[in-house]
Amino acid sequence: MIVKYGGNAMKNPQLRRTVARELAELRTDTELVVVHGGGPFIERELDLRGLKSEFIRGLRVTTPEAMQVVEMALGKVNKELSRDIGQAVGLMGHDCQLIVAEALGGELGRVGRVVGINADLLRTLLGVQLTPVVGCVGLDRQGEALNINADTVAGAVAGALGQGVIFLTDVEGVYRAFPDPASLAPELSRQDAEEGIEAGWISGGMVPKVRAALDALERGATFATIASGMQAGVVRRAAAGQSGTRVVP
Ligand SMILES: Nc1ncnc2c1ncn2[C@@H]1O[C@H](COP(=O)(O)OP(=O)(O)O)[C@@H](O)[C@H]1O
Ligand SMILES: CC(=O)N[C@@H](CCC(=O)OP(=O)(O)O)C(=O)O
Repeated sequence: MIVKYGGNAMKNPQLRRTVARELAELRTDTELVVVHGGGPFIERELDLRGLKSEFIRGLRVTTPEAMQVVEMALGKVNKELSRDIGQAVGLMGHDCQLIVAEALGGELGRVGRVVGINADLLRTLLGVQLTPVVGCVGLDRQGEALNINADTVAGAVAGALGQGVIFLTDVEGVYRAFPDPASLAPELSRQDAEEGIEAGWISGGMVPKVRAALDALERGATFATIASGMQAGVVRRAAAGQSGTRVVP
């Protein structure tokens, strides 16, 4: 299965080690690909350089200068996560054309969408019991880096491999009346998702996540679940449909 990890659920170092331990345990009996973001780390490195972040529809406007910072910040997250999971190989779009991307254009600058995933590379690593850990930078046809939302990359990887995907985040799933946890939706259909985005009860970072889940299902993923990365033991429960919000076509 594919596990996407990022955002606020990654900020606390102790929690990060707990999640890494859980992923290390999971990989012993499950073919696992980890896709990660690292928005808070990117933000910090940009801040240190006096570079401001602006978001359009949940995507970070990325100048060529900011792109270099994104690559550096995500590279560090990638290697630390690989180290903590163990028997893992840290990769980004640069490696063996893992993530081929295309610029979205307009004001977003160096922001891309996925046009190809080197699924053979991932299968080869899985075939020798290694866990690919994938950072969300793609390369365009000219070999230049593009910043891609990590949920989008996870959805594309799940589709390319035809496996299930779990998006770990800082909430338990999709709430129908955010932030009331009693309103957690165990299941969310495409129609619900579109209504929620339109009506605004699905907003901010939850929009690309829900869209990535739907996109993954469309591309052939076997399931797509949004669940909490803030509690131990969630990944296996989410995979079994016992935790989080399962997005259905
Ligand atoms: N209906 C909703 N249910 C749950 N969270 C929501 C909802 N609408 C918006 N959100 C927001 O989406 C956030 C998760 O997205 P994001 O911050 O991008 O996560 P990550 O960084 O883990 O990818 C939640 O923390 C919450 O603030
Ligand atoms: C284009 C775009 O917005 N890219 C994201 C990539 C990192 C990411 O998605 O990280 P999280 O999963 O931690 O949010 C960004 O620059 O923040």
